[in-house]
Amino acid sequence: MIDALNIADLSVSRGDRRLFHKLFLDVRAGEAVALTGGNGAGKTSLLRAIAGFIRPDGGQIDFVSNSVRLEADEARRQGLHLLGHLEGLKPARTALQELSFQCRYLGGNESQMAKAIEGFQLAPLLDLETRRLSAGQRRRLSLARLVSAPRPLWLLDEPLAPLDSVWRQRAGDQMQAHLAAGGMIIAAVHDPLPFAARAFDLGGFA
Ligand SMILES: Nc1ncnc2c1ncn2[C@@H]1O[C@H](COP(=O)(O)OP(=O)(O)OP(=O)(O)O)[C@@H](O)[C@H]1O
Repeated sequence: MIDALNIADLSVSRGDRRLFHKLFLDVRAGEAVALTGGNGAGKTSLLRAIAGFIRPDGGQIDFVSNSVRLEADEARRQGLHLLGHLEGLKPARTALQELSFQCRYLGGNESQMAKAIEGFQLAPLLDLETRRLSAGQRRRLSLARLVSAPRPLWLLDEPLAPLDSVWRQRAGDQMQAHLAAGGMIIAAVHDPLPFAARAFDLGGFA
């Protein structure tokens, strides 16, 4: 189980543009990082680099357990969730089909799925095809997938953006529960998170 993420000397480019250079960021079990920066600063790119979808120009991204560096591909396969803007919900699946498929695929079990349904109050939505859900309901379903198949590191791209004020707080409570259980969160945000998080700014404001 990953209990620390150590990023050192990281450089990432997209196209011809160097987004950041010599970036250092350490996250430990129980910690949340609020990743800020202007549009195009590279927040999504950093999350995708940590998840292994973008190859950095240089530097290290180390996943650690009990002070031992893990094999990165394996750590990524079993130890993290990446929730992006595109939630990857299949439009013709019902919310229940989507949640149970993801739960099974990602290694969750029945009781974790029940906890996710309760935590995000999805019971009234379970029979609806995901294409019929509102943006906020879709996001609740997407966040529930994280709870249904627990993994220590959550990489979240503007996770609360489509949620109303009540659901921002409730989703924040779920994230806090994840931290209290020893999880880690790095969330790209434009607005403050509703719980304590260390700010890490990529700059880039015009
Ligand atoms: N596949 C790609 N090819 C070339 N450039 C890309 C690619 N993906 C992203 N970029 C560029 O990389 C830069 C950083 O994008 P990124 O999505 O990481 O920013 P961001 O900080 O998440 O922005 P926002 O706050 O607008 O979501 C942008 O200038 C973007 O145009």
